[in-house]
Amino acid sequence: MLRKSLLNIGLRVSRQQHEGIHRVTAGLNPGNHGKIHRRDVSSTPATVMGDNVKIKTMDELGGPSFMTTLNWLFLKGYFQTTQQLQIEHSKIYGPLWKSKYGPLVVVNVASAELIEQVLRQEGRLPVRSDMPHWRSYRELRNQAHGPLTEMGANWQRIRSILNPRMLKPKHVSSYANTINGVVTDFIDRVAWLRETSGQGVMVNDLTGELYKFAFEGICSVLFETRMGCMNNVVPEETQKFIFSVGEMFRLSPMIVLFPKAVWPYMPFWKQFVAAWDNLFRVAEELVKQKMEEIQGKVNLDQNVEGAYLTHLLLSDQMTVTEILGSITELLLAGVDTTSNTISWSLYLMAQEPEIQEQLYQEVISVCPGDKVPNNDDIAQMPYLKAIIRETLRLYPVVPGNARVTVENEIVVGDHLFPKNTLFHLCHYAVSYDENIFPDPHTFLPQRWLRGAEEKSKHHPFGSVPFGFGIRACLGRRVAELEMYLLLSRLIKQYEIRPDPAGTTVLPVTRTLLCPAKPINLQFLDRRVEQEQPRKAAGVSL
Ligand code: HEM
Repeated sequence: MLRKSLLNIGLRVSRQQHEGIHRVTAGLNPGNHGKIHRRDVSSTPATVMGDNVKIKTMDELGGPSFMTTLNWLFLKGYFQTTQQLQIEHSKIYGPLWKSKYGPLVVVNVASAELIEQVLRQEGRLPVRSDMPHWRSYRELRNQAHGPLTEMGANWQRIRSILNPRMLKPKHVSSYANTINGVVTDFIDRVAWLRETSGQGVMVNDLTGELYKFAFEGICSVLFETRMGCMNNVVPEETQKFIFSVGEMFRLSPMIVLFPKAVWPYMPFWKQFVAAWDNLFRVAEELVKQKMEEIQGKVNLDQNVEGAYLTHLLLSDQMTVTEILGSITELLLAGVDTTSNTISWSLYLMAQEPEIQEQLYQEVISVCPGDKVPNNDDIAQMPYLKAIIRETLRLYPVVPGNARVTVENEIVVGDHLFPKNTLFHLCHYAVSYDENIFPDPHTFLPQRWLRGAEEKSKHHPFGSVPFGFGIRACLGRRVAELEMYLLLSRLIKQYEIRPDPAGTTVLPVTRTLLCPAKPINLQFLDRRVEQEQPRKAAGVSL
């Protein structure tokens, strides 16, 4: 078995070394930090090091006890900033350490090389984590799993059905017009917010506003229906869904701290179940409406065609319960992710007028006058893409991802891990590794531009915001399209400036990385305010 796992990662091991369990990894030495690139692990034959390096077991791996972890989380106050805890613990324990999180034993991985090793050995049917709390809800209510929570062959089947219309460029580009309609509504809402509650210039709680944009965006793609999320009066169902996504993510890390047997007695669990009930209920209502719409057309002998959900319902590849499980998960994955990322990118650009100006120049050179950017235009905006890339490095919406090695025991660094080890991939810590990203705390979109000297140094696993391999983000292409279209049009119309109150907003982790408090920014209409700077009451420009 050991031999099998070594061969899996392309290692050459002599019989003597194997039998003596003496070996070391193929260029997998954590000391090589920042220098090994993709091909080193996958295709270059291994360098077998001397007998003096001994493979270690998982038991020999160091790390904090559960009590120490609790101390960090609750006495030192890192429960809400576990992204920062990745950095603190990697300083103490190095790039690989073991910790206990309630009943879970977790192996933390905080270097690009070691993350690469884990991901390249994820197997044919990768498992992110078994997500016992998310899965328990589905068992409790007899609901189906979607792509986020399903595992094994059924996960593969679901992905093979959902992938084409979410990831194939030809399908994704067909959503551009729909999404542009949602962007238009958001821009109108910005104008309305400035006038009604922003003293003519401010947009307060931008992230809250962007949740509505993201929900409307993903609904418009999945259901081809507009929800009216950006109307002056936001529909109650929309607000409930958005609130429940936030609640579910907020409560998740608390629940898994406790053994499953006590969940039914915890108030958190009841709130968690209530949040999932809301998510499934709203999704069910939307699926039902679509089914009725299709039935109505069939009754009238009309042609039934449509994009995402219509296709799923008509193609007969999934049961309605399965469709509901998948649609619910797509909706919830599509709200906080894009909205937090757009919020951070605007927050960062507000502080960097030169970067913002460079983006503005790029956008107006590709889309002069009133031209609205479309898919082809976006392809000509490398700086726009670099801004999103750099935003996701500084604020990776999934600050820590996971993998469970369900197929084999694997070697990572100089340790051998048994089957079913849960690895926590500390992407946030690696994003700030100065060996990979010099000047890591600075917002430097140019480091992602082709030909930039900086770029050539990046380890390919230094920043992997959408994950890796066949289990990577299903919504990536749609998310990127939403973010590019919105950001390009916002910057074309508005100059963004910081909150005059000088508020600094830090990130917190509630499963996802979110702003700890509302982001408020000034939106100056370029067509008006740049010619006649206006001084709104109490707001200094
Ligand atoms: C900025 C936007 C987004 C980011 C950074 C992001 C990031 C991620 C990451 C890191 C994963 C885990 C991948 C892995 O384990 O390798 C993931 C999974 C997933 N994402 Fe996204 N995501 C974003 C937007 C979206 C959107 C808009 C949707 C829905 C349309 C979506 C749907 C999903 C789903 C369904 C999965 C689970 C895939 C699976 O397990 O097979 N994501 N995302």
